[in-house]
Amino acid sequence: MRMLLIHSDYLEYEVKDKALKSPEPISEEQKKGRLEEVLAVFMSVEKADETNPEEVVEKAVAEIKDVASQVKADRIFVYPFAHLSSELAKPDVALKVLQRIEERLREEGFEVKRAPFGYYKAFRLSCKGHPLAELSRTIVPSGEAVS
Ligand SMILES: Nc1ncnc2c1ncn2[C@@H]1O[C@H](CO)[C@@H](NC(=O)[C@@H](N)CO)[C@H]1O
Repeated sequence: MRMLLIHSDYLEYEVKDKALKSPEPISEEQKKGRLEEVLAVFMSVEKADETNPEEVVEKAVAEIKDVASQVKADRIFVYPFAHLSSELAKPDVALKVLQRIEERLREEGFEVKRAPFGYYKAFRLSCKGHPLAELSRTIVPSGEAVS
């Protein structure tokens, strides 16, 4: 799993076209979204994560919690982003991992939005620009080498 974490004044998206044959079904309301004062987390779920998705979920949640506490963010935007890795997991596994991360972050008390999975989306982001505003993390299941 590759994550790019951007502490932002806001992140907003608008769904444009399908990027998969069968993208995640979404309501009219989910076609646009915006959160202010948010830690935006762009995530590519990777092939190696398929060996132990639940472990990757827990490690990702721990990393996100750690960064959120450092930048004092209590809102998280989970953003499916297939551009951080050349070894992507299958879409059905990736969606389940991202949905579970969303659920676990809510359980941890964060306000969470997740951008729709399987679409091309326009987005606007306002990065705060402080020293911890742009971070990346790589997460691998135990026993896997980081490539
Ligand atoms: N392994 C994976 N990890 C994260 N997201 C993944 C994925 N496999 C598929 N997706 C989703 O399907 C769209 C097309 O790849 C992806 N769309 C995007 O990444 C948009 N930024 C438009 O390019 C994403 O929603």
